[in-house]
Amino acid sequence: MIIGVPKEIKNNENRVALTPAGVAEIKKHGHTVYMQANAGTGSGFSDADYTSAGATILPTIEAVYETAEMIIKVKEPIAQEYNLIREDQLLFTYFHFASSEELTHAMIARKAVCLAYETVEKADRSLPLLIPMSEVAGRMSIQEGAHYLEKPLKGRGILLGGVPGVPPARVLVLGGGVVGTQAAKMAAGLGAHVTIMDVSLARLRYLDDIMPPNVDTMMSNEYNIRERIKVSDLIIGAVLIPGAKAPHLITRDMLKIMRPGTVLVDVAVDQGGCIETCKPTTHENPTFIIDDVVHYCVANMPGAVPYTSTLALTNATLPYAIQLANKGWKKACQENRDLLSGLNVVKGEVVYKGVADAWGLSYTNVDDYLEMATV
Ligand SMILES: NC(=O)C1=CN([C@@H]2O[C@H](COP(=O)(O)OP(=O)(O)OC[C@H]3O[C@@H](n4cnc5c(N)ncnc54)[C@H](O)[C@@H]3O)[C@@H](O)[C@H]2O)C=CC1
Ligand SMILES: CC(=O)C(=O)O
Ligand SMILES: [Mg+2]
Repeated sequence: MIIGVPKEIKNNENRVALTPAGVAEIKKHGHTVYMQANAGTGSGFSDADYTSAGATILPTIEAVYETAEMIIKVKEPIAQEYNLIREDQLLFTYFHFASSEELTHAMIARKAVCLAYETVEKADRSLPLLIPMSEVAGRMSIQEGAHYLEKPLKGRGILLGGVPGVPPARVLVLGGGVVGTQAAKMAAGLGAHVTIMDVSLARLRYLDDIMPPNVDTMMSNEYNIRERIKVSDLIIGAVLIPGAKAPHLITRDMLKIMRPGTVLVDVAVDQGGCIETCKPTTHENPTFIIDDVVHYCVANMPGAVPYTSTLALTNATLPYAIQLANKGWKKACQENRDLLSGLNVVKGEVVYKGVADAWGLSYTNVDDYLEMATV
């Protein structure tokens, strides 16, 4: 198969979808890899590293989309890429369709095969291509939150760990999955007092067992959230309903009961955000303030630490990319249900229920679709 890797063009997105080691692995299976010039520069890989691994460098993004049967990317295509996408082309990347109606309609219109990293799901319900980036974003959420709690950045001016004789800050983590667990570990390590909320009692039980003593757990419901946000300095949004729009756990009216300078880091912004007032921001301009509450809502947090993120992401994506290249998307999805659950929009049909529901679109069951599909 002919594989193309474009350079990411989202704001401050420095990750790349294949490392030179990944190129060498794919080549061993007899495939051809085209890299856009400078695609890996932000992650520390030069064009020469890629050519020595067996890739061919193409000068422009247009040339990559024009040449490749499968495009492997990191972030969702942005508007200037839409028209480059060809009918039947396989796109293997993050899409987060439930947070963008425009992207959903654009991909339906392009009639491409959109296999989304974030909904590839194993039999145990884990999300193997989201986990590594959630680990990064969860850990980062605390270092970003600590930074924006500083007074010159409009935060409350409180040190997460406190000092002897002065109590630490209070951190509230909404959602105790991968992001929430990593955030809680980092905040606890810095000495903050941490509360994790989740709707899964089993998950809370597990977290209670493994977390240090300065972390407590609480059932997530509106009453508890209202009580806790009054006394929290830093709040991390980390809920997920896979493939669907995130529920708004903090609504606009709740900002009024928070203290001025409270910092909200809504990591779930890529699925629409679990804080009503969160709108996607960029690394260039990460925060905005409403009712004296600082909102940090960067939708590609791991893009700022590409030396870590590119390796972590490609460790997870490469085995799946090789299956897609070896078998073609249809056979690979039929033989591996992890990949099947990644199909979101296929040749104009929405085959992922959470996406269809988010935008009121008609939905075709993915198994039925594959039965009917001829290619
Ligand atoms: N902004 C960014 O750069 C990044 C964002 N993310 C996003 O972070 C979000 C969280 O991802 P993961 O931690 O991997 O998901 P996960 O599936 O591991 O955890 C989500 C947790 O939310 C819980 N939950 C669901 N409804 C809830 C409710 N009403 N109240 C409290 N908890 C609830 C679930 O029980 C689960 O434990 C996703 O939207 C993901 O796409 C991930 C990486 C980077
Ligand atoms: C998961 C995601 O949105 C990211 O890594 O940017
Ligand atoms: Mg994101």
